[in-house]
Amino acid sequence: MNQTLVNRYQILATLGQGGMATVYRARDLLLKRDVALKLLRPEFANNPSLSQQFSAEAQTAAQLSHAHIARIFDVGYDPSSGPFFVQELIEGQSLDQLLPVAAPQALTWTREIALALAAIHQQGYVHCDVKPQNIRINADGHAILLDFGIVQAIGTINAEQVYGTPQYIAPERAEGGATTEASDIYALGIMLYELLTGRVPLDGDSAWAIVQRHLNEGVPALRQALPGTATAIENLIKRATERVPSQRFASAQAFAGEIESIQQGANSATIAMPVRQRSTVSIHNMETTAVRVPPKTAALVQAKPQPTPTKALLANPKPVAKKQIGLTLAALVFVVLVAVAFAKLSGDTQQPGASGNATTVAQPSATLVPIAEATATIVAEAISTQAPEPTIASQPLPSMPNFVGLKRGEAEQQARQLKLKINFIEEANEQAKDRILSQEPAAGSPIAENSQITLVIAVKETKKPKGPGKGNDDDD
Ligand SMILES: Nc1ncnc2c1ncn2[C@@H]1O[C@H](COP(=O)(O)OP(=O)(O)OP(=O)(O)O)[C@@H](O)[C@H]1O
Repeated sequence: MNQTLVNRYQILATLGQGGMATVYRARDLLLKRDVALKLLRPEFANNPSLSQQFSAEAQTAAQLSHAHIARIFDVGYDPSSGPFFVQELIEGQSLDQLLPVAAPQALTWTREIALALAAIHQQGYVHCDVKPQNIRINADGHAILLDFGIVQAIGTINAEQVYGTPQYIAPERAEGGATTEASDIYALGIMLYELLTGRVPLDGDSAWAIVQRHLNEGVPALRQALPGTATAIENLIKRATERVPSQRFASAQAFAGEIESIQQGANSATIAMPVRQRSTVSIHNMETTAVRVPPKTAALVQAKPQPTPTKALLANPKPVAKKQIGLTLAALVFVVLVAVAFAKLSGDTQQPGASGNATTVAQPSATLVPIAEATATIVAEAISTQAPEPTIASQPLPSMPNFVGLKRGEAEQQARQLKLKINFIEEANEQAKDRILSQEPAAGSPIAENSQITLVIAVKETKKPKGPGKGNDDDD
């Protein structure tokens, strides 16, 4: 693609595709810097309600100024391409591509996002879609929060439907209660669990099933997934994901403060924990999608995927394929528009033939459509006629864990569990001594038994070059 919007932003490459927009790397020809340009997908450009929703995202994000929130530089409309906004380009990786991560790193990134949320809450908003897929780790290793597409004002009551991602949605939101800061705190607690274990605590075969688990089961203790877990971290997640909002941290700032005190009080032994490998993740293929449920019914139904990508997008495959299979849990979850009448359910809202009780609700014949279409009936209908029924990823591939940041012993232990042979390459780096600096194949790559992995490990000083391609080490 070679196109310049409003004679200023030259499109350089596609960074990714969301439900409503495509994000490009672009060159700001005026200020001579690269930026991220988010362009409403052409099929939605003539839809006033979606265009409005899109510019609302930019306007909300523009009000927020924080070290851990991507900055908005410009908003515009290009006659041939449609509405767009320009954002700070966050080089680096999406957080969902880095899972699982070692505890000290997971705490640091969670704290940074807690601070970003505190800033959002201070402005009177709730983010409503905190998840690794919406966070990027910049070149300096800091977490930056993105995607303000479904931000709501604090206290919003969604009478009929709720936007969110089922794996992270707080029970009170699913029940139609007011959306408050506590809902973001809950999602962040889920995210911390996921960072540490490589998988979300509550998953299922449908949005409906997942939300039901959040409502009825509660988040399981971290220790069940990670035996030997530090009590302080287990308690942190427990507190953030309490079923009753008032029992969670009183604010995102308090959540951040608690993390900080764990970090300050703990030596690395206290917070070092085994990291679960991702091969056990059992998830189904859910992309950014929305559930639309008729008012006064209380259920979630079968998902339909996003519209068939345009030719240009096929050149840049859908997020799941692009981001390495098995690597990106969050790329596989989907944003849902959840029915919120759970709490209000009574006989008249139950579907005929349902064997529902207070917590078991029939699944009505509502439609799931991409999030953008949730507000655009015509588009939604067009899509529902094109889109095939959802497929469930039948065989999650075992995938390579992230070894970066682990100590040699931890890496060896994980590799043993996965029957991986390690080839260590030493690199002089006294500061990071005994930690893994990089790995090949990358985290998330599919692995087979007895595969080999090359780990670059920091040592005080290299003795003699080892491993392929290291004949002449030029350490930096
Ligand atoms: N400022 C940015 N800098 C670098 N990459 C970005 C930036 N904003 C978004 N991206 C990347 O572009 C891709 C699409 O982002 P976007 O927020 O539109 O979609 P999404 O979060 O996948 O979907 P949705 O908005 O439907 O939830 C993601 O991979 C995201 O990491």
